[in-house]
Amino acid sequence: MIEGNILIVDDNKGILSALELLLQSEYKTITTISNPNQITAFYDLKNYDVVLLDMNFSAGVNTGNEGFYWLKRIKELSPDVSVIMITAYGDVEIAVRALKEGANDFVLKPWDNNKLLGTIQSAFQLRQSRIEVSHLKQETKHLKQLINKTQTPIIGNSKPIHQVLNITHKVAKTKANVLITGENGVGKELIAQDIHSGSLRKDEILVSVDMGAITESLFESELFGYTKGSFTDAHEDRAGKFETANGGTLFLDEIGNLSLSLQAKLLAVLQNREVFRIGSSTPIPIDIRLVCATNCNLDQMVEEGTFREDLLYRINTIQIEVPPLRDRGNDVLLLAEFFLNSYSKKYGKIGLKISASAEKKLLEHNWPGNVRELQHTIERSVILSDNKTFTANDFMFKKPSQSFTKVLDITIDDMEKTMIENALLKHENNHSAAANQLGITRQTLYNKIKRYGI
Ligand SMILES: Nc1ncnc2c1ncn2[C@@H]1O[C@H](COP(=O)(O)OP(=O)(O)OP(=O)(O)O)[C@@H](O)[C@H]1O
Repeated sequence: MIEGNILIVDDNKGILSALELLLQSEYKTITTISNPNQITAFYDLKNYDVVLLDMNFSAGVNTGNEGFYWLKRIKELSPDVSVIMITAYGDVEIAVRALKEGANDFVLKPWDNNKLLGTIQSAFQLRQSRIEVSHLKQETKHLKQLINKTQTPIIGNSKPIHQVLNITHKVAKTKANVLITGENGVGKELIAQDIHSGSLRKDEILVSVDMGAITESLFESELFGYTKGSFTDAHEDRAGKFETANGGTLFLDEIGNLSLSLQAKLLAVLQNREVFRIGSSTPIPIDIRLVCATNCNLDQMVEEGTFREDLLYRINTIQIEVPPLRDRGNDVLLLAEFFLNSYSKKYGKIGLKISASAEKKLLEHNWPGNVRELQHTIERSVILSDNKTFTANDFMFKKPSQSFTKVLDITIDDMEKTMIENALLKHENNHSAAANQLGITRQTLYNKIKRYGI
C-alpha cells in the first residue's frame, strides 16, 4: 500500500465508485467528490498527491472549459499537486492544452485499469520529486544564509580603513572584477566577504579557493570538477569550485602564487565563461563574480614575466589596497578590544581589560603580521595571563630567533617555525624573498605559514 492521498472529482457517482474501488487497495487515502465547488473548501488540498479531475460537470456541456477552470484553481491552491484530466470527450487539441496548463496527464474514458494505475503512479512519483526538490531548495537557502551570516564585522574607524570601505561599498553593487591587495593578515578575505554581502548576489554562495594551497595536479579537479571514472580516485561525479560558485562570487586568494601554466588555464575559463569537468566534453556555462586577492606586487611580476598581463587585466577592473595595521592608528585598540571580547567569551574569562601601559605597547608595535598577528597575540594573552587587567607584560610579541643551541626542549617543527619567522622578519614579510632564502618554493612556504599559524 502506497502512503499516498488521491482525490477524485467527477459528477458521475458510478465513475467515482469504480475509481475508488480500483485505487483503494493501492493508495492509503482515496477521497471522492462529485461537485467541483467543494475543491476550494478543501483546507488540506496541499496534502493530496494526485487529483483525478473530470473535465465536464454541467449537463450537455462538453467543451472541457470547466475542467480547465478547476485545473487552474487547483494549481493556484497547491502548485505541487499532480493533476490527471479525465474525460469522455477528448481530442489531441484538448490534451495538449491540458498539459500546457499544468496537467500531468490526460486520460480518456473508458480507461484501461492497468494503464490508469501506471499513469497515477508516475504522477505520484513526480509529486514526490517536486516535494524533495522544494525541501532541498529550502535547505540550500537556509545553508546559504548560515554561511553568509558567519562573517566577522570589519572593525576600524581610521581614515585609511574608511577609504577602503568606501570603495568596497561602491564596487560591491557592480559586476566589476575586484583585485584586493595588501600584506598578509590585513583582512583581504574579510573585504572580499564584504563585497559579496553588499552585492546583488548576496543570497547566493561565496566560494573561497586558496590558490597558495592548491597543487598543480589538484588545480583542475578542484576548480573544474570531474566525472566518475575519469581518474583512479574519481568514484563519483563532482562539481568544481567554479560550478559551485555559479550565480554567486568566487574568491581566489593568493592569486600571485599560481604558476604560469595554471594562469593560462584560469584565463581560458574567464574568457570563455565555461568549464569542462575532467573526463567530459560538455561545456558548463558559468556566471560568477570574481574577486581575487594577493600580497604580491602583480605589476612587478608582470614585468618579471612571472604573471600574465592579460590575466591581470581580467582580474583587476578595480583594485583595492588594504593598508597595513601599523598605518591605522587607534584601530589597533579597537581591534584589540574586539578580539579580547570574543576570546574572553570563548575561554570563559569574562571581564578582562587592557591597561593604559598595555595599550601603549600595542600602539608602539609595528605588527608585521597585521590583524592576524594582533588576533593571535590577544588570544595567547587571554589563555596564558592570570590578570583581569592586562599589563604590558601580558602581551608577548613573537620575537623570532633565539640561538637553538641554548634551547634544550626544541622539536624540529619548532626549529622550522622559528627559521620561517626569522626569514619573514628579515624580508619584511616578502614571501618570495623569504622562500628564496630558505631554499623552498613560495607555495611550500605558504603551506608552512598556514600550518604553524604564523
Ligand atoms: N578589520 C577587521 N576587523 C575584524 N577582524 C579582522 C579585520 N581585519 C582582519 N581581521 C581578522 O584577521 C584575520 C586575518 O584576516 P584575513 O584572513 O581576511 O586576512 P588576509 O589579508 O586575507 O590574510 P592572507 O594574506 O594571509 O590571506 C581573520 O581572522 C580576520 O577575521
